[in-house]
Amino acid sequence: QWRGVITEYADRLPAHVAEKIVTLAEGGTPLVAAPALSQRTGADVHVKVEGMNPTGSFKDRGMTTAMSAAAARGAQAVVCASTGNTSASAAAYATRAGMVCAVLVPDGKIAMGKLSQAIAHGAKLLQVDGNFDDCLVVARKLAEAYPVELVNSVNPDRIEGQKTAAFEVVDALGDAPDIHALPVGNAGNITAYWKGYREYAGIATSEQGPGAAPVAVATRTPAMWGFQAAGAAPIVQGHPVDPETIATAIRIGNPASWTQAEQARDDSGGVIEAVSDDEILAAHRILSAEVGVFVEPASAAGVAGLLSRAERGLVPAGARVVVTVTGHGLKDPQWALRGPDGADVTPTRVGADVVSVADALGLE
Ligand SMILES: Cc1ncc(COP(=O)(O)O)c(/C=C/C(=O)C(=O)O)c1O
Repeated sequence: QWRGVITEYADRLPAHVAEKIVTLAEGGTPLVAAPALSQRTGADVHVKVEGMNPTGSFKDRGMTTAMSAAAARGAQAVVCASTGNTSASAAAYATRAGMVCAVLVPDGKIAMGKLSQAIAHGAKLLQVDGNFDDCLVVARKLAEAYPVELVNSVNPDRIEGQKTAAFEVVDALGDAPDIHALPVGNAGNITAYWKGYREYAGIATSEQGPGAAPVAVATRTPAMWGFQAAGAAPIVQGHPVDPETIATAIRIGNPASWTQAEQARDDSGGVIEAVSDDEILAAHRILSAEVGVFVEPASAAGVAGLLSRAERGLVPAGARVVVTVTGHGLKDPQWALRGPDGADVTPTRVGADVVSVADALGLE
């Protein structure tokens, strides 16, 4: 039985997150081969399916560590700004910890599935008149001025928990891949993966302290390929932007982990590029229709970027590639009901008799 990332990787996490473990047995998610993507790119592609976490996104990895640390400090209340998945996760883990959870979300820009999760878990949900970046500024000020702990990915305990995904990839493959692709919004996840890959390759990261080189499992580290939505690509453009994309999870104009993301890109010999909403939706459909994995649009940004680079001849033949898909499709199911031409897909209606059904299925 998988016991959650704090227990499974205790020797690679700071001691203070293990004093009072708050867990929903997060982590241990599938790493599935994706032949359809391998054929399209000429590489050997696996997909890390993070929608299979307890609240349906990768955020649970960082929430178990952040909430456990808060519980150990005797916190009674937590706050987060969120485009949706962080709030869903914070609400669930706060429930486990018996804490009050305040969430600040951009007014009208949160997917229904995530909204219902935060409400279901009893979070105090405030729709802020502004975008995610405005919500994060307010959440940080709230945590400074009041007895409320901030659980956004500016909290280093979030990064500690999220780095375990890199450990799982190496444990599953036997070594690090050549390339790791993923979406980039607030840039906590690309930061966390790069930290995890370095530590698993025996490289001490700043938080380890001098000389405390971790035990190596991997023989190498991958190139990190991060992808932003074209309408929300501050790192690509080199300045904050007023974000606009249908991929509301990554509709972020001023990422909190901006410099760390650039460090991951540069130190790993990787890239951070932009993909259009159309490319994101096309990748979203390929994942559903050809790989069998249902994700919310933002989750497909890494696949969109990989396909785009393959079209430009930038994916080395036979390269071992892992792409993280970050959130389950049920978070934002409306997109699956919209065909490639943008028209809504309506289910066929038939009479309750076998002849009508056989006819509708073209078996007649
Ligand atoms: C499905 C999905 N895919 C990718 C990202 C980007 O990860 P980061 O680059 O670490 O921010 C998010 C982020 C969501 C929030 O930031 C939030 O929930 O507040 C996401 O939900």
